Order: sequence, then C-alpha cells, then structure tokens
Amino acid sequence: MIEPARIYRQGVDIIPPHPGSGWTRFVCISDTHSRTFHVPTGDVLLHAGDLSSWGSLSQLIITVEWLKSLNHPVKIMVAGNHDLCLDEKWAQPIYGLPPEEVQQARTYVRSQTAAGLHYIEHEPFRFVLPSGRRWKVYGSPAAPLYAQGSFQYETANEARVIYNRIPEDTDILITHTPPFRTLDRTSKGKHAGCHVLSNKLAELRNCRLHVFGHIHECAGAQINTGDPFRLVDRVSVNAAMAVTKKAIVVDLLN
Ligand SMILES: Nc1nc2c(ncn2[C@@H]2O[C@H](COP(=O)(O)O)[C@@H](O)[C@H]2O)c(=O)[nH]1
Ligand SMILES: [Mn+2]
Ligand SMILES: [Mn+2]
Repeated sequence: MIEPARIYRQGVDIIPPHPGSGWTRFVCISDTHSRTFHVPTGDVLLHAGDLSSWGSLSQLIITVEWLKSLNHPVKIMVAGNHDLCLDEKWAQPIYGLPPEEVQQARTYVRSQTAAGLHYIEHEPFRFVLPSGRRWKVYGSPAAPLYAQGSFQYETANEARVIYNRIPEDTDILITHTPPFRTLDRTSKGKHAGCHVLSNKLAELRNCRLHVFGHIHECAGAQINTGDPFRLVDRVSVNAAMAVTKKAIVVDLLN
C-alpha cells in the first residue's frame, strides 16, 4: 500500500528525489526572522510567518527578496506577530510606523506574484500545478496575544471570527500559531497553541496539511491518523527555522 504522505526533515533525513507527477512536494518553512537559509527544492514553498526580525520594512525586504530568488514554482507566505509593518492596526501604536510605510509594505508584499510569490492574509489561494493537481490553500497570520505584536487576538470570540473564515474544503492550511497541543510546547512546558484553532481543525475534514510556526523550540512534524470522522489524514508541521535552521519537506499523494 502507498502511504499518502511522506515527511522529511532537512539535515536529518535523506530527502529522495521528487517522487513524480502523482505527488506534490511541499517545502515548509517559518520564523526565518530576516535570516536566509538553503532550502530543498519542491513544487510549493510555504512560509508560515515571522518573516522579519522586528517588523520594519527593510527587514521584511530581506526575506521577500530571498523568497523571490528561490525556484519553487509556487511560493506562499503569511505574516506573523513580528511583521508589524504589515499590520494596519498595530504598526502605529506599537512601533510608531507611519500609515504610509504600512501601505508601502502591504503593496510591496502583494506585488511579487510575477516571481511566483503570493502573500495571503485571512484569505484563500488556489492554484494548479503542471501535473494538473489543484490545491486549495488558506492562510492566516493570527496568533493568541503574547507580549506586543501584529495580528494577535485577545479573546476566544475574536479567534472564532478569524478562524470561521476558513473554507470547509481547504486542503492546505497555513497559520502562524500552532493549534493547542500540536507541536506547541514551549521550553517551559506550556502548550501555547490556540484552542479555537484546534476545534476548527476538527471541522476541516479535507485538510491534508497544516503548516504553522511561532513556537520555535517545538519544530517538527506528525501525522494525525485514526480519526474515523476525518476524510483524510492530516500532516501537522511546525516549520519554525529559528532554532533548527532546517526546512521540513512533505510529499502528498495527489
Ligand atoms: N508561553 C508562551 N510563549 C510564547 C508564546 N508565543 C511565543 N512564545 C515564545 O516566544 C518564542 C518566540 O516567539 P516569537 O513570536 O517572538 O518569534 C517562542 O518560541 C516561544 O518560546 C505564547 O503565546 N505563550
Ligand atoms: Mn518567531
Ligand atoms: Mn511568532
């Protein structure tokens, strides 16, 4: 029997050649914080936020220019709580950024599609690969409030409004925060993921891959199997690179 998902950790596992047109290779990264890395090739690159070190446009540009230089045919990024220059609500009060710089940053990230790089913020993105496989992605930069930062929510109600926007037929979910109790344990032993998001995931019965980051010290991947109410198994990836410096590669059977 062919297993529908295969997971490889850069630098730990030997990553085999692309398994062929019946598969899609996703390269998952997150929390690069204005640092650049060597990452494996693949069909689709997914970045789950904390693009910049401390939220200025110049720091964001370092990441975006690096992502543009990578040769994955489709590249998708969301922001995170560090990416203040993209957040109209908090860039000014927290960081003192003028509204013009926020607009400049938002226009800049949205204008990279010619390089195959797509910025998504609480919205779906659909694409078709040369193999003919269509994928339905949804991306959100949100995370529970922790210190000051961008795109954070304070209450479960706010979280519900954010995550209820995810379409039921989503195949690939990218969020900055982990869900509660999935690869979300901090070095102090706290599960810092979002309860509302973990409840929402139970409803996303087609979701094959969930990529997130944020909790740097819990990077890794796992397959959630065995739930009789799910239509497909889901691969969960905490792709944070801040500690490991390594990407996680997931091959999904088309
Ligand atoms: N106990 C919690 N720790 C958290 C939370 N969010 C982040 N963190 C810790 O900070 C680092 C770095 O996160 P970053 O967003 O600043 O890059 C992370 O690895 C955790 O150790 C939280 O909600 N609760
Ligand atoms: Mn981070
Ligand atoms: Mn973060």
